[in-house]
Amino acid sequence: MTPPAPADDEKEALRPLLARIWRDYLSHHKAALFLSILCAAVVGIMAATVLQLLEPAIDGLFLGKPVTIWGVFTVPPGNALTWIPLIIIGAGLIWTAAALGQAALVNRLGHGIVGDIQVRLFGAMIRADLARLRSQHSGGFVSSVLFDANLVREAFTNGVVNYTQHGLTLIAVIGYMAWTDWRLTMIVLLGAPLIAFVLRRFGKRMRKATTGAMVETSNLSTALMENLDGVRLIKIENREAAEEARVGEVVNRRQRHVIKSADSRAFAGPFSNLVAMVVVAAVMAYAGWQARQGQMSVGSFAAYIGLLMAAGQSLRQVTNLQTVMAEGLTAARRLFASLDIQPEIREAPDALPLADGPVTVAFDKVSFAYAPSGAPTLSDVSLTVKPGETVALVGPSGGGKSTILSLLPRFYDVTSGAVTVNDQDIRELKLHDLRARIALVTQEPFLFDDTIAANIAYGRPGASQEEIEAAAANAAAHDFISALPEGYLTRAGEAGLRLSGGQRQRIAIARAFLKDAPILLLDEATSALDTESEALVQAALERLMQGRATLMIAHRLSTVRNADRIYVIEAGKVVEQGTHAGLVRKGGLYARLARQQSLDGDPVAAVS
Ligand SMILES: Nc1ncnc2c1ncn2[C@@H]1O[C@H](COP(=O)(O)OP(=O)(O)OP(=O)(O)O)[C@@H](O)[C@H]1O
Repeated sequence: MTPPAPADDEKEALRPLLARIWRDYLSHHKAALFLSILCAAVVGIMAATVLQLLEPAIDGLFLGKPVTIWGVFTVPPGNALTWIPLIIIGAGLIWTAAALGQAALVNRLGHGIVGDIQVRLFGAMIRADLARLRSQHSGGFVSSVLFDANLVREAFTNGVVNYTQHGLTLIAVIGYMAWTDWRLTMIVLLGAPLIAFVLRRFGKRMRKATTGAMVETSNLSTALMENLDGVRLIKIENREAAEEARVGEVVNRRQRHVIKSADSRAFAGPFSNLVAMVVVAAVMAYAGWQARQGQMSVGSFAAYIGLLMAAGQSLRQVTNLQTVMAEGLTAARRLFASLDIQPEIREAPDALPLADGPVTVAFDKVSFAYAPSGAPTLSDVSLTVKPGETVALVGPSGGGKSTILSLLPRFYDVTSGAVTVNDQDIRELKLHDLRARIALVTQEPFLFDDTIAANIAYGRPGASQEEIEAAAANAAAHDFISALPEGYLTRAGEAGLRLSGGQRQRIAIARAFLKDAPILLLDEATSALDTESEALVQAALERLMQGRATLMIAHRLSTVRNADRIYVIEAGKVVEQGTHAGLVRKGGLYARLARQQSLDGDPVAAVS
C-alpha cells in the first residue's frame, strides 16, 4: 500500500496537497477549527497586550506620570497601582481560558483527523487488489496507519493553530511598533529575509530526514512482524541473536534519520534566535538613542524590549512549526499516494445482479498472467461445473490449480477468455452478488480472534444461535465445540484457544454450511489432517457438496475418487480430463500420479 517515497522537493505540488487536506479533513470541522484559531488569536494578542502594559506600569509606578493604557484609558498616577495589576489579572484570565479552549479543541480535532485518516487507509487497504496486497509486507501498511497519520495530525492541527497564535504575536508586535515608529518596524523587518533563509535550509534537510525515517519505520514494522510470524523457524535454527542484530541494524538506520530530523528541528530555533537577538540589539540601540533624545520614555523602552523578546520566542516556535509542517506534508504525500491507488478489480457501473438459485460455472478459454508482461500462468483453460457436480483439479505442484480457484471470486481477473456463472461473464456481475454465492474452504482456514459462534457466522452476522449450531452439527463440529469450557462463546484465533487443524477445518466448513452458497471452492481441505479427523472432515464436506457446484483442488488423489470430472492441470494447461476410472485407464499423467501415490503400485488401490 505504501508507494515509494516521493522526491523531497515537490513545491509545485504543495498547493493541491494543502487544498486536499483542507477539503478531505479540515473542512468537515470548520466550526472547531475556526474556534481554535480564534482561541489561538486571543492567546497571541493577550501575550502582546500584557507585555505592552510594561510601558504604563513603569511610567505610572516608577515615574509617577499619568498613563494611558492601550491608548484608550487614562489612569491617574495614584490609581496606577490598583489598575495595572487588575488589568493584568483580567488579561491573564482571558489568556488562560483561551489557552485551555485551544488545547481542548486542538486535541479533539487532531485525534479526530488521525482516526479519520486511519479508517480511510484501512478502507483503501481492505479494498485493494489482492495482487497489490500480496506485493507488499503488511508491516509497511501498519506503520503508515500508526505513525504517518500522526505526523499529519501534528502538522495540521497543532501546526495550523500554533502558527496562528505565534504568527499573531509577531504581527501584534510589528503592528505595535509600526503604530509608534515606522523606523523600528523597518529594523524588525530587516531580519525577515535572514529568517526565511534559515527556515528554507532546515526545512529541506528536515524533509529528507523525515522521508528516510518513514521508510525505516516501515522497515522496522516489517522486520518485527516477520520475526513474530517466523518465530518457530527462528527458534529451531537458533537465530535469535542474528535476528536481534538484524532488527538492531534497522533501528540504527531509523535512528540516524530521526536524529537528523530532530537536529534540523532543534537547530532551526537557535539559528533564528540568533537573528532575533541581532534585531533586538538593533532595536535597543535605536530606542536607546531615541530615549537619550528625550523621544522615548523608560516605560516604552522596556515594553519594546519585552515585546521583542516575546516576538523572538514566537519566532522560534514558528521556526519549529515549519519543520513540523515539513514532516506532516511528507507524511500526507505518502498517505494520499496510498489512498489514491484505485483497485483494478471493480464492479462495472452497469453490473447485473445474480439471482438466487443453482448456478453453472464455466471457464471459457481462460488465460491468465500474474504480471501484465509476464509469462502466462494459465493458458486456454476451459472447464464446466454444473449444479450438484463435483469437479476436481489435480496435477503437479505449481501447475496453476490455486490460480484457477482464485479467478472465480475475482481475486484476479482473466487476461483473456472468460469465467462465466450461468453464462454471464463474472466481470459483468455485481461483485457483491458473485462473492455472496461462493463459499471457500482453504487448506489453512483463518479464524478471527473472536468467539467460535462469531467465526462461524462471519459471512452471515445476523444468523441465529440455532442456525449456527445446525451448521456446526452438519460440519461435525457441534460436539467438540459444546465440550469446550465456554461452548460457542469460547474465543478462537490468534489470542484465543488453539484449535487442532481438523477442528479449524470443521469450523470453516460450518461457516460454509451457514453461508449456503451454490458455488463451493475447496482448496485441499483435508491434506493436513490425521486419518480420524480426515474421515470426519471428509464426511462433512460430502454433506456440504450436496446440490452445489463444487470445484476442488486435491493433491491426494484418494479424495477425488468420487468426483464427477477430474481436470489434470500441468504448466497452466488442461492436459487430461475425465472420471477417475477413465483417466486411470487412459494411462497418462493422472495414471502416473496415481501410481506415484500408491504404496503397492496398484493405481486403483492407491486412489481408493
Ligand atoms: N501471487 C502470485 N504472483 C505471481 N505468481 C504467482 C502467484 N501465485 C502463484 N504464482 C505462480 O503461478 C504458478 C501457479 O501457481 P498455483 O499456486 O496456482 O499452482 P498450484 O497448482 O496450485 O500449486 P500447488 O499444487 O503447489 O499448490 C506458480 O508458478 C506460482 O509461482
